[in-house]
Parts: sequence; C-alpha cells; structure tokens
Amino acid sequence: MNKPQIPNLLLPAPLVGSDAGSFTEFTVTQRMPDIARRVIAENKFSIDINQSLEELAAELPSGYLRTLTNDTGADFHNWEKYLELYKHQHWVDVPWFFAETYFYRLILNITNYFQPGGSQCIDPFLLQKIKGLETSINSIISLCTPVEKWLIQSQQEGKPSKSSLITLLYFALWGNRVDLSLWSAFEDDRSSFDIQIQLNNILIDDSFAVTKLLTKSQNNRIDFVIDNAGFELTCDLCLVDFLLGGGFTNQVYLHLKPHPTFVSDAMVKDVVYTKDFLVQSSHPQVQSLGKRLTENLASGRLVLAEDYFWTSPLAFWEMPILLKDELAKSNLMIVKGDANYRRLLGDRSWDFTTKFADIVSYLPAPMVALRTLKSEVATGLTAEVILELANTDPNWLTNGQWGVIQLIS
Ligand SMILES: O=P(O)(O)OC[C@H]1O[C@](O)(CO)[C@@H](O)[C@@H]1O
Repeated sequence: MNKPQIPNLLLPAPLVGSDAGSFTEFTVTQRMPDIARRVIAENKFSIDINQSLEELAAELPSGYLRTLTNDTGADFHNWEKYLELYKHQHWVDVPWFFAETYFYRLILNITNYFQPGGSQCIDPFLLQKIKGLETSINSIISLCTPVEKWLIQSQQEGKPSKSSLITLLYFALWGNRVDLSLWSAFEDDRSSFDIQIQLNNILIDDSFAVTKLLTKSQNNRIDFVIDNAGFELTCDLCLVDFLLGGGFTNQVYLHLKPHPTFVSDAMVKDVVYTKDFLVQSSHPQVQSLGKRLTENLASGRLVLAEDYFWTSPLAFWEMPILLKDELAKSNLMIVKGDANYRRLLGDRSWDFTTKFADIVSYLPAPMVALRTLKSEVATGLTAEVILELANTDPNWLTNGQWGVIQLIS
C-alpha cells in the first residue's frame, strides 16, 4: 500500500500569535522584538541596518508583514511564493511557524547576509553560539569522559551497548533544554543536569525501542535532523560518535540549516567550529571526541548536509521530493528539538491525546523525536497525565522541563 503524503487525520488550525495570553502571542509580541534588539546589541552592523532591525522589532506586536526584497538568497523566489498566502496580514495573525521562520529570514535580509559586502555571511547569532559552547565546557568534559569508556567497552565486548546508547539518547534529549532563543547564553548555564533525576520528566520514553530497532540491522544509515549549536550539538555529536563507533550504524547524515535561524540552530560551519573546538581542548577525552569526528568526516561515515527546506515555513509533509527520497534511505531519522517537532505536526493545535503515529503517517522512514517541550503543542499523552501536569506545573508546555522520546517505526 502507498504511504499517505499527509497526516491520516483532518488538519486542525495552525497556532497563531493572536491567541490571547498564549506563548505564541508572547513570542511574536515580546520575544521576537527582544531577539531583533539583541542582534543590534551583539553585532557591529551599520547605523542603517540597526535602524531597520529596530523598525522590524517595533512593527512585530501590531504591524503588518513586510515584503522581502530580492537579496539574491537562493530561497528568495520560494519565499515570494510562501508570502503570497499572507499578504497584508498582521504578524500576530499569520501561522506562528510562518511568522518565526520569516522573521529570521528577514533579519538576514536586513543585515545583507546574502549580498556581497562587509556583512555577507555574518552570522548575527555567532556570539550567542560561541558563548553557549564555551560556558558548557564543564558539562562537555563530564560527558566525553564516559563516552570514551563506553566506546572502548563496546569494542572489547564486540557488541553494541544498549544501556550506554539509552544514556546518550537522554543527553541528546536534555541538551535540547539549552536553547538560546529562549535563554540567552549570557544568562544561566543550563547544560548541567542529572539524567537520573530527569527520568521523571520524560513523558513518553521509547528509548529502549530505539535501541532494539538499531540493533536489528547495523549496516544502515541514520539521519539526524539537528537542532541547536552549543551544548546540544555536542550532546548530539557524542551520540553520533557512539552510534558510529559502538557498532550501531556505519553512516550518519547530519541535516543542518543553510543559514542562521532561531538564534542557535546549527549550520555546517557550526559543526565544523564545534569539532575544531573539541580538537583544540586540553582535556584528553574531549580532544579524542574531536579527533574521532574529524576521522569520521574525512572517511564519509559522517556526512554534513543542508537544505533550504529546514529554514522554510513548510510542514514536514510538504518536504520536497528529493529530500524525502533521500530520507527514505534511512534506517532511522532522529529529529531533534521543539521547532522540528512543531514542523512534524505542521505546528497545528492537535488534541494532546492524538496518536503521534496518526499525524506523522507520511514519514518515509522510521523516526524518533527527541524534544523538550517549549511550545503549546503535544501528542500521544493521556488525559490523566495532561491533567496532572496542568495541576502541578502550569507552564509544563513551554518551560523546557519536560521531554519526550517518541518513536514511530
Ligand atoms: O531549539 P528548539 O528546541 O527547536 O526550540 C525552538 C523553539 O523554541 C521557541 O523559541 C519557543 O517555543 C520556539 O520559537 C521554537 O519552537
């Protein structure tokens, strides 16, 4: 039977910024203006660029979407098409996912990211990304040390270690708490957590099923849809390292953003920067991780890929066919983070008890989502759990304290 191309169910309405009192409203009217102003404060753009960024910040709460001028970005014509649907609408009235992705694309338009000149390819969020990595160095050391031990153990035992893999899945999950669009790298270091204590905060945990799937056949590839640079990326790279070195797979593709977006989202250059940062560390186990990553990149066992789909406002089921065919070759897709989860759901207001599998029925390969909750969407929860969370932690949907590991195979 052919797989459906869209969710099995009727699509509910998308989240929008005009939902009074919602986190989406808070994001469009306050967080996004703050982020635009942080770009001004943390860079040395010209007075004209800063003025234009300030205008963008000021128009978000009650203004209209502006058009995109042709900045020669490879995705410019696609954005012209996406914008057709929402001409002359207020920022708060368009689907939230569209508003956010367009906002980040506009920042690049304003800062002349795509055009030849002094600010071409300047990542407006670079300072945050670097700081995020540097401040988490102690957590990175604490993680790299056991990873090396587990690798040696699995190589000695000649078989993949499921328990170590589960631990690394947990690190990859909780690494997603560190999100620089919500918590600036200049505030607290959120990279330190105890995964044993955090176990109680995993609302759905399919990690064991993931290890079973991965030990069934070890010669296939894994595709990792990456989220944030910094500590989260380092956790993900530890997982990748263990998947490759621990006998779970022989090839991993990392899917990365083609341009800066959502503040901390990782691009190819951020992976390279992180790998070099690890290699240059004076800590032996951190350095070894960097060297293994370098070798895996050189041998093609680790492949870095980028696609403009990942910075588009499209739902996962609207993925271009070429990318979908590519992902169909995967033994497992690992989809990281909140924004990617929102893309899987089309950022729509599904009832939280809806079966995840019924929504993502269109996927071309098995998939596990590792997501800490930072937006008002959820699936696969029981009514009892939802009620209990609402009573005990009113901000459970958005405070990043709760997580899910949801597998669809
Ligand atoms: O880095 P992540 O996990 O994708 O989180 C980004 C998400 O966090 C937010 O910044 C807050 O919800 C959203 O804008 C977005 O969904």
